Amino acid sequence: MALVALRNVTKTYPAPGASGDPIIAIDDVTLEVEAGDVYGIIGYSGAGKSTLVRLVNALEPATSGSIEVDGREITTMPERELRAIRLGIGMIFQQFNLFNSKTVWANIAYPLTVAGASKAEIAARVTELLDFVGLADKAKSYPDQLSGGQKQRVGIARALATSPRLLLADEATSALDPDTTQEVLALLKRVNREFGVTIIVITHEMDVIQSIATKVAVMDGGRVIEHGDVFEVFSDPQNPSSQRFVATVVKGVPSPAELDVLRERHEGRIVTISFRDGDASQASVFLELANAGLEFELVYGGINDIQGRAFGHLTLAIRGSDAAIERALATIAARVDVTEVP
Ligand SMILES: Nc1ncnc2c1ncn2[C@@H]1O[C@H](COP(=O)(O)OP(=O)(O)OP(=O)(O)O)[C@@H](O)[C@H]1O
Repeated sequence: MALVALRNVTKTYPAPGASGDPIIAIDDVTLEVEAGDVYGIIGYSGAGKSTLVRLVNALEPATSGSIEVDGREITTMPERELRAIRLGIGMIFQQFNLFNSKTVWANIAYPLTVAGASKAEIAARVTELLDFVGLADKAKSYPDQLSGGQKQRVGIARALATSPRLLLADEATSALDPDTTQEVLALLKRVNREFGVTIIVITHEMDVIQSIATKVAVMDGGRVIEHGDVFEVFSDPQNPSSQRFVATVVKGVPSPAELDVLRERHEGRIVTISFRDGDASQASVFLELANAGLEFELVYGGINDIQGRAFGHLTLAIRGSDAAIERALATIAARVDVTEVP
C-alpha cells in the first residue's frame, strides 16, 4: 500500500518582483512511496526536493493536485487534523536542529512532552531510543558537546520519539564526513528494518541513495524526470540528467576527457560493454572476442555493487579486421549493451 501518494502535485511561489512569472517549485509530480520503502529523492540544488518534503509534511499547502499520507488526503485537511498527521511523520535535517539549551535526554523527550505523554512513558521511550542510537552515556550531555554524527543520532532518536510510520530525512548526512555518513546511514537502515519505518531521503549525494535506498526519483526543474528501483536507475539511467548524476558514483564509465586519453594511448576500436547481473558473463564476452581471432585489451572498467546486485562497464580496445569485429560485436550485443566510442 502506498504510504505517501502524490498525484499531479504543483507548487508555485509568487514572482519575487512585482511582476514576472511565478516560480514553479514543483511541477506536476506524481509519485508513490510504498510502506516499508527507503525512497531516495535526488536532484541538483533548486530541483524542488525540499519543497516536496514540506508538502508531504503539510508544512506548506500544495497549489494543486492531491497528496495522500497513510490513505488520507492532506491537501484539504483542516489544521487541527494536520497536527495529528505531523505526529506520524518524523523529520531529520542537515543542521540537526537540536535545542542547544536542552540535554540530549530533553531533546529526545521534547516531542513526547508536546504530545502529552506521561512521565513514565517518556522515561521508557527515551531510554529505549538512547540505547537504539547508542548514546545511553550521553543522556546528560548538551548538543555542543557532541560530534556531528552523534548530533544526528540524537536527531534520529527525537524524530522516532512519537513512533512515526514515516521519516523524512532532508540532506541528513550532507554536513557529515564520509565515515560518519556511513554510520548514520547504517542507523537509518536499522530504523527501516527494525521499526518498519518508511523513509524518504532527500539528498544531492548519489552515494547516499546507492547505500540505503530501494527506490529513487530524480528531480530536475520541479519535475520527476526518472524514478524506479535503484538498481535499474543506476545501471541503466534513461534521462540525460540522471545519467550525469549516476556517472558521479558509478565506477567504470570513462569521462569524455578520459576517452580522449584512451584513444591516444590505445590502437584499435574502443568499445564499452555494460553488464548487469543476470546478463551474459564477462568470460563469455572475452571468449567470443578470442574465438573471432581478435586481439583485445581492457583499458578502463569497474564493477558496482548496489545492495548485493552487480553491474559494471568494461572498456576494451579491440584490434582485428573490421568485419570480424562487427560480427563479434553483433553477437555480444544480443546479450549485453555494447557502446562503441566514435
Ligand atoms: N518560500 C519560497 N519562496 C519562493 N521560492 C521558493 C521558496 N522555496 C523554494 N523556492 C524556489 O523553488 C525552487 C525549488 O527549491 P527547493 O529548495 O525545493 O529545491 P531543492 O532541490 O531542495 O534545493 P536545495 O538542495 O538547494 O535545498 C527553487 O527555485 C527555489 O528558489
